[in-house]
Amino acid sequence: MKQLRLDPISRMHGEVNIPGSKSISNRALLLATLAKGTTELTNLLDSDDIRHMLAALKQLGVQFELSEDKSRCSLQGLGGAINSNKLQELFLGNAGTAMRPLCAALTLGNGEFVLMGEPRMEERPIGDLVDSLKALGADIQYLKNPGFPPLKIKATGLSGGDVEIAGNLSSQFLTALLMVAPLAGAAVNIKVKGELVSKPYIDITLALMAQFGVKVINHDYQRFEIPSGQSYLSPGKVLVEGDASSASYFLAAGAIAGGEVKVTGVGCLSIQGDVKFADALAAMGAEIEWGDDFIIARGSQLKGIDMDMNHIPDAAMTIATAAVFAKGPTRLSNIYNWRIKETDRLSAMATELRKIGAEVEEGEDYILVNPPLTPKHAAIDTYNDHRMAMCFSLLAFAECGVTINDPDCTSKTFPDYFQRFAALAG
Ligand SMILES: O=C(O)C1=C[C@@H](OP(=O)(O)O)[C@@H](O)[C@H](O)C1
Ligand SMILES: C=C(OP(=O)(O)O)C(=O)O
Repeated sequence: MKQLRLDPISRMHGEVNIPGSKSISNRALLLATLAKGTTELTNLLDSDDIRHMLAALKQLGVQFELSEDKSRCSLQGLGGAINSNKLQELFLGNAGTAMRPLCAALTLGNGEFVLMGEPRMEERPIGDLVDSLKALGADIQYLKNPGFPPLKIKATGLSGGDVEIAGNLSSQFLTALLMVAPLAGAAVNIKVKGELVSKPYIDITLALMAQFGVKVINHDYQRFEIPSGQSYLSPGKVLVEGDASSASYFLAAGAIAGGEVKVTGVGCLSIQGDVKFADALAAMGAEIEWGDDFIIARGSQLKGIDMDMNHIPDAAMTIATAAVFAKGPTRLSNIYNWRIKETDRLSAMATELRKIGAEVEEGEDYILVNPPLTPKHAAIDTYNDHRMAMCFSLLAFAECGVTINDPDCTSKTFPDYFQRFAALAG
């Protein structure tokens, strides 16, 4: 296994232009496919999750051209559902933003589709989405374990009507249902059951749907009405914002070891909820400056916080490792769904923080981090989870440095993360 030793870094300073948002890239690619007209996407992310979406679309016959650096894509929309006259077996890695939305989208047309993924994808639930799609007439079978991929879809189109969707495990189920609803046979009324987690991701979905010309009436995230007779129309150009979750590591670096670190490509005009990470850092005492499309973090002594992190589950992981450099304990709550992501992130985070000497309490849906007096060097296991690798890079600001096992797992969303991180050091 490859290991990356990060020697102690005493100061971070400079500017980094953050690669495109994973969440926006994969939504925009799918909506561009369903839309009428050609869409020119710029600042598209080039990472595993997007490669899986693009490979699936290509296999399904969608025509697109990528620039050499893969950041620009010109995609010819189908002007409606995806059809296939032969069985299509699609491999989607561990990309939730490909698996869940494609599962819904492929029920819209005609054809047979198998959706499969990495072993971890087979442990990530999809049953709540499948139940809702079945209630709208979809034929979906589980090929291994009920409630989990791999799946087989026999598509003949979706009817409309009233449908419920569980909100308590993943917002991606609601996102997937919303994106297909305009192309169902009749108006769709969605009722969200239970607490809706990761709510700001629904705003990304609604913003993209609006950009592609579709109307959704949002009744306070509890009910959504999607009128019938709508279709997606390409807006022509889509600029993908920088990824706010990816920005979190650099902002935390600035807060812990700035100097100042400026991230560009995301700012206060962003449609991504994860920009609120900067507010959490500010609550820890960091000095934050906002621009329309940039955020600056300057170094200061951080203090521990006690915060509900349900709205920013991905960036919240960065707070867990930044907490090592804060005075006093940090408690991050309402994050049960860390357990069903790339790995069980509550367990992984607790295990690895203990290795560097933190005292950690792992609850069913919270984590409490007591920073060590002096962090110890450790080889951090990353569990094939890009965010574990990126979060623990912050331990380079401890006098002992850190070793990251399997650093290349950042390829899920940020293939050249460690080069970009090193470029700001010193
Ligand atoms: O819709 C999206 O783009 C995402 C939603 C979130 O997942 P959950 O809704 O499962 O929390 C987030 O963790 C994931 O990285 C991306
Ligand atoms: C949870 C994540 O990914 P996914 O889109 O596969 O759910 C993530 O990127 O942190």
